[in-house]
Amino acid sequence: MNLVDKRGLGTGLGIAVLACALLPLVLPPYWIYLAISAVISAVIMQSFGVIVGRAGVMSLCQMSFAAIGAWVMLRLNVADAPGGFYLWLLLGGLAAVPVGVAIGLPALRIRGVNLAVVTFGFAVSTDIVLNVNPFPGSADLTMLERPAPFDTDGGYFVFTVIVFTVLAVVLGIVGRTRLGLSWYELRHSERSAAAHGVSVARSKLAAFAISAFVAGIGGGLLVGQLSLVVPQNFAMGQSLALFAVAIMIGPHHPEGAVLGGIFGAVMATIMEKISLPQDFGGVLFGAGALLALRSGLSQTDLTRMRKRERDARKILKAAEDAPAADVDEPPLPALAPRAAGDGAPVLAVQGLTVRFGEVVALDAVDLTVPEGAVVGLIGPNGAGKSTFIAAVSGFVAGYGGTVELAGRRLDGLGPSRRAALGLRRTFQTTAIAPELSLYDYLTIGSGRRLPRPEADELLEFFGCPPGQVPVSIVDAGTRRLLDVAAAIAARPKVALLDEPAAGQSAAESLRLARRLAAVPARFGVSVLLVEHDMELVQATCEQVTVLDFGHVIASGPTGRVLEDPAVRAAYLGAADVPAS
Ligand SMILES: Nc1ncnc2c1ncn2[C@@H]1O[C@H](COP(=O)(O)OP(=O)(O)OP(=O)(O)O)[C@@H](O)[C@H]1O
Repeated sequence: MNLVDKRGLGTGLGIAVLACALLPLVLPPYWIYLAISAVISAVIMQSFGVIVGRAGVMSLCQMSFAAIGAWVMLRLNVADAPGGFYLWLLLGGLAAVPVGVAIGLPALRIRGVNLAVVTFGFAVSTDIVLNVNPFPGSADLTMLERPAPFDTDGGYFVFTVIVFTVLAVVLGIVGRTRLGLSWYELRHSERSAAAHGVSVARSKLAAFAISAFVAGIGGGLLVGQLSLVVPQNFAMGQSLALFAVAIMIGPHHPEGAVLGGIFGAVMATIMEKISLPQDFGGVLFGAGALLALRSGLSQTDLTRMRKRERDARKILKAAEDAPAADVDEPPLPALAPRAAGDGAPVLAVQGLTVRFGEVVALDAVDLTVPEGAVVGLIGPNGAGKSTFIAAVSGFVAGYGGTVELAGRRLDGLGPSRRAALGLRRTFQTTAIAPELSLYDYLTIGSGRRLPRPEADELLEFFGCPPGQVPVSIVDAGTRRLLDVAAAIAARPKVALLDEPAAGQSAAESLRLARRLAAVPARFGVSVLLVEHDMELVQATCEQVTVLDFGHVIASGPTGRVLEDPAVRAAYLGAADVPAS
């Protein structure tokens, strides 16, 4: 499992070693002090990187977590607790974790601006508490002493760089795990994350916990720099300014955290040197944050994505230029209808009823998917097909009827639990994080890092570009296919596919039909296919159910159902249904 970008890691470590060796020697003392501030800001930026940059959660209270780290460090210093500086630093970070989780709990129900208000409220409360209760040691000026060999300013700079680097490596590794990749997915679409079996609650709380820990470490480092801190060091205005920098720059990448740290720490000095008002820096950050919010991507995301896109275009060009290999097109299987009892039902839905206020979207719908089959669900717009998929996959709370997967009742379970039990779905509109590569997306979808040959085979099977290609340069039709590949990659018992052929040309649709028909035999996955493309349905599904206004109006072998005059005339429009 390759969890680390080795070239990036080598460059980063090289720069860190060079900075540690040279800067303390060449910089005057004031600039060393500023350099320490910049690295500590960069550490705090890393905490923004986890919660804001990766998980996309509007947290405005990271400096409050830093204050907790600082408070614990000073309290242990005053108590002359055993363990010393390094252990106290770690304990300060750990002390911020439960608070981070507590602040994260509302994030399970609210998001966006409302969540920003909650976190801002916490930042304000922390401000008030700190102003009333000074930091331990302030009254009698009990200073914290730095440990040797990091007791000089130059030495302490080296120590902060080491801490930053260790955090960058660990966060980089976490970022490549399924948890880290799931944060990207949360940022773009919580429902997609849930459909991939990601526990949205656990993933968000983990992001809050880790970001609080990192911020707590940042607060502890600040105590080491200043020996004693005051509430103004953690004022809520600081959280706001750093939040704006984080949105603008993207501190979830190490270079973004470093840049953000430098901006955060030395902007005031730079403004003073070029004779501009101090607030001008804040205005610049705010404007940059607004631009980044509009595009949805930070500066480092954009820079990295452009590079990946350039590399990907070269790969695509090379693939185009290569002599066409013989494509192993599976023939369309003859779709003989199964005899009753052939293929035990793997998905059994009975009496499914969904109401949206006065609208009865589904009324006592029965549908069965036999093991090893591709079953169609068709009907005109608004018939209830997507609602059926949503209810079966756990996205509709409070439906009537029962849903059973391989004999197990799923009613009452949430979408991620159903996904984990082997029921995957795709969406009509995909919301895949554009900064991910196709390989990354398969990792999220399958819940494991697929061996390269397996991932390559899946992508090729569904007609997707090579796995290194970023999602950002993939068109909408191909994103749907990628979504299907990710669902199948998990090897679920049943995949519910919502209009996978939308956006495909007629030839691509036919190719997809061959692929889908081969899915049960090749991957051991039974399929329920919602489609408007009747040729695809005819070519793929042995059984089909027709819905209209939430009612089943026909069900049975595809050929027979599509020939049903009532189905042709009333619901499909005779012109849409090719004569068989
Ligand atoms: N969240 C919702 N709130 C209220 N009504 C809804 C909601 N979702 C769906 N509906 C209604 O339920 C009915 C079924 O909609 P659904 O999207 O399931 O149809 P569909 O067959 O998937 O249509 P299409 O082929 O256009 O995707 C429609 O009348 C729709 O307006």
